[in-house]
Amino acid sequence: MTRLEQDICLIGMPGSGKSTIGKLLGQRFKVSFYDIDRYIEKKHQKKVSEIYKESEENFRVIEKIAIKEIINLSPRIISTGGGTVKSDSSMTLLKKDRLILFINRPIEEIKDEIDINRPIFSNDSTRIYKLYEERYPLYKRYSDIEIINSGDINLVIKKIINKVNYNLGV
Ligand SMILES: Nc1ncnc2c1ncn2[C@@H]1O[C@H](COP(=O)(O)OP(=O)(O)OP(=O)(O)O)[C@@H](O)[C@H]1O
Ligand SMILES: O=C(O)C1=C[C@@H](O)[C@@H](O)[C@H](O)C1
Ligand SMILES: [Mg+2]
Repeated sequence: MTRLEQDICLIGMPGSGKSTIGKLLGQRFKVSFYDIDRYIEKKHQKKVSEIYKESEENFRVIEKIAIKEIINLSPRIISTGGGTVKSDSSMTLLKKDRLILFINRPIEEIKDEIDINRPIFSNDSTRIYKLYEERYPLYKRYSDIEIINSGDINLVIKKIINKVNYNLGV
């Protein structure tokens, strides 16, 4: 695949590699890439963790508005926040005309790197297992393809391209 045949949206747990992979895919195909969390931070001049800490409900509203705005910019690749799948209406917007990739990174690997002081983990390193259990069905429900993100990131990118091609019958 020398060009990206289908627009892509990445979903998955916090720290699973959505932003890293989105950026690399954008560079590989020379296409536009938007990260929803970064877009929100730029727009509101505030860390998403701060907005989230004030009120998750309000954060999901802000997130949905950001998704609408990002979609209007027609990016080819979008990476979501870890909890975007909690909003069915946000996912409906993202699923339209986009292939949804579930970036599934082993929790042990996420745990080794992630900042557990994030409000979502409430300073509890075991909370991530519970979160994975709660969200796994949502990641499965909304995704078209699941990608295991473990090991060399360049090989993971190759795996993604092969799977996307296969899915499209290219
Ligand atoms: N296959 C991999 N090998 C090594 N490090 C990886 C791999 N995938 C992701 N990482 C690292 O894991 C960390 C989290 O990745 P990233 O920020 O892309 O995740 P995310 O899903 O966007 O998380 P967030 O919830 O913060 O938005 C980064 O430091 C990234 O370099
Ligand atoms: O998992 C979550 O619910 C979140 C993950 C982050 O990417 C941010 O979108 C925000 O902090 C919420
Ligand atoms: Mg990210």
